Amino acid sequence: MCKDEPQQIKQQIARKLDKLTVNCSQRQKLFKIGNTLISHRIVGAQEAVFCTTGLHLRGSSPSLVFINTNRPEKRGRLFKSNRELRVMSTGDDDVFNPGPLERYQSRPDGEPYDSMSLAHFSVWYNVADKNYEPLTSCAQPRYDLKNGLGKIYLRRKLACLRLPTITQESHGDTALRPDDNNNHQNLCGQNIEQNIGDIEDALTLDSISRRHFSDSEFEATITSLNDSQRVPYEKVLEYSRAVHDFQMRTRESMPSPFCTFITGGAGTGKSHVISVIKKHLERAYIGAGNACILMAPTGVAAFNIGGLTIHQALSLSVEHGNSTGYRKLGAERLMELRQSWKYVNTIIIDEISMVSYLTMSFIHQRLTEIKGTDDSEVLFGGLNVIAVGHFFQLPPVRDKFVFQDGRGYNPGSTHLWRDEFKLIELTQNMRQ
Ligand SMILES: Nc1ncnc2c1ncn2[C@@H]1O[C@H](COP(=O)(O)OP(=O)(O)OP(=O)(O)O)[C@@H](O)[C@H]1O
Repeated sequence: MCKDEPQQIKQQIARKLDKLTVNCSQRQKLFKIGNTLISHRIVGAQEAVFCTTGLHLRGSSPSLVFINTNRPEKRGRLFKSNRELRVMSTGDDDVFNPGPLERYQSRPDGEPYDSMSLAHFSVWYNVADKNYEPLTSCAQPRYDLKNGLGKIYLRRKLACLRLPTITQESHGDTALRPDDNNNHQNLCGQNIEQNIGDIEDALTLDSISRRHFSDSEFEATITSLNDSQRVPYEKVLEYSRAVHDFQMRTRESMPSPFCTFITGGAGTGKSHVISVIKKHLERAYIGAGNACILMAPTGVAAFNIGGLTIHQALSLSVEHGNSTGYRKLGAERLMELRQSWKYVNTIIIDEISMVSYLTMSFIHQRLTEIKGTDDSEVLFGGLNVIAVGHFFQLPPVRDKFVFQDGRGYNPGSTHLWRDEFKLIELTQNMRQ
């Protein structure tokens, strides 16, 4: 017993003990007490998660947004800081900090904001730091809230929405729902016309590029890509564009992840394309962390592309040719990796010829663990995988090539390489 228990539990325990025979053992009594506690104790969702998995909800990868959908008279609010209160002018009685409801009311005019529900706004938009000064023109755009409430920006990953428990007492007969525009009049004291029209999809690949990647050096690099090099770049660009459309609600679902194999002879620009894609993803998803992780099977190969070894990046144990079998992560390490992989949507594996099927299956299993996806339904934790290399180069140490039948795990009988990876070949030797 680690916290105050509700009064009824004591009464329940007393009742259960009364029913026991007089000469029953201490062990039986303790058993009854334990059983009553387990079946009657109220445990919150967070506590239950912590007790069963050891994961602190506070440290989980999705951010949490709480919207108080109680009736106005039942909503608690936070006061402004002392410093802010002291500099307030006489007659100004706005002593509370703005919360999600106030920010929602002050969201910018026009689409997509006009037709956006409170829930959508809260899980997709975050408050920008007041002191934030963009260092480059390609930084994540900030949008001004009205009434001087600061700025917001689009999150790279949806936040988790928490609402108060809806009871008859707090809500009466009508429960307020932040995902339904009809109820906004009740919730925010504001009526929002439901005029969700089709937002014109006027964005072209180039306009997205310009919006996020105005850096002239980067644009020059893109222009210099030859025809075959543009194919993998545009594949990634198309994905970024679809994510953007989903965030802007001009697309219904997130795009499906892809697995691509970029190959080509020496000097065709494989490393060059890797660096362009990496730069693109860094610019498209500027925020708290990496969108793209570069990795390679050996330390030297990893160093050459400025990445990590596969084993370092995914905390896998090194096999040295003898399979150690797949080892699951402990709760603490899993939590750390979930934090550091929070924003990653693409992995690039260079020197794929040296990666065995066994390692490939370990990558799939580890990403599944990190992203918490269904092992047989979603491959590689739902991330895009770009494999780069040439099979005329070195094979894996004491193992077969990844496309051959080797040891390893086939999720849902899918061959992780043969069934999934689509080939893109670079054809022009760029080495002068
Ligand atoms: N589009 C391009 N514009 C200008 N230079 C390029 C372009 N693509 C590649 N290069 C240059 O060509 C050379 C070879 O490219 P890179 O090293 O990327 O090829 P690679 O396929 O990785 O070669 P290897 O397999 O031998 O490692 C590099 O000097 C690179 O800077």
